[in-house]
Amino acid sequence: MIEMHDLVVEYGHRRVLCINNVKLKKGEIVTIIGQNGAGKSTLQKCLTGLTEYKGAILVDGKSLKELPSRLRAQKIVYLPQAQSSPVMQVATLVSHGRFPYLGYSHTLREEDRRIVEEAMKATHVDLLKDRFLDELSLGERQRAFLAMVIATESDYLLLDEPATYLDLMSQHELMQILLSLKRQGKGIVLINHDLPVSFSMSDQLILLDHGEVLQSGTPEDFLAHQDHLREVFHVGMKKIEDPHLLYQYVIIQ
Ligand SMILES: Nc1ncnc2c1ncn2[C@@H]1O[C@H](COP(=O)(O)OP(=O)(O)OP(=O)(O)O)[C@@H](O)[C@H]1O
Repeated sequence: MIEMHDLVVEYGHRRVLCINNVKLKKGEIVTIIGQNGAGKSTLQKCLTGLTEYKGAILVDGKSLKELPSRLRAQKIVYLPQAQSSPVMQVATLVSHGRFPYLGYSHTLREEDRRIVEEAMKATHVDLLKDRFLDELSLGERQRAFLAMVIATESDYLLLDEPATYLDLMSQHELMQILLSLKRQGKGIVLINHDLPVSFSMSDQLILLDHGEVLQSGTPEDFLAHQDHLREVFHVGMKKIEDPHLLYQYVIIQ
């Protein structure tokens, strides 16, 4: 479990995140929702140690700040919203996901090669494995980065708008992959602006507003208490029980 206690992030004198008590469990998908600038990415960056913070973050009972970097990388992987595109082939990028488990020479073992191949198959970049990243479409590149994330086999996956650039079918496939990783016991922390997808996929939602948790709970909790949702997004949500619908939740006026 990841626990955050009295977490505060300030840029200069500006406080952008102030969170009292949030828990993220393994085997759950938690989606952080909120307007632009609400502090969603800052929250994820704190969990990777990329941002200075006050307060405590515990990962499986141990302080994040005291975890050796290699162990931290085995536990938590972070895919930011926009990645630079290093000049390398897809297979090389995906193999970087195994670095936290390898010695300084970064020589892949048989087992690592198998994991890399499987990760590439899962996101359908196996046929692109010899292509260079800067020659790929944005969606193909995003799928390559997702394969790298999967190859880490980390306990917690922090993904900032991972469906960006993906076509409709690839978005749906990504959600199925995330559900399957959750069933394997991974803790998944998403940022997603698509409310119907977020409500349909998530075990828990965290609504951030001006850096503070305005509401948290299950999608059903949010459905039952929609005041904050309406305050922030000026819309409500409705659940429709129809097996033909891809996502059971829809936005209403
Ligand atoms: N490096 C930085 N220096 C100063 N202010 C920053 C920095 N990074 C983020 N901020 C500010 O912190 C606040 C929260 O930013 P953050 O990126 O966490 O928002 P977000 O909820 O992820 O937004 P979006 O949905 O637009 O991605 C914003 O007001 C932003 O301008």
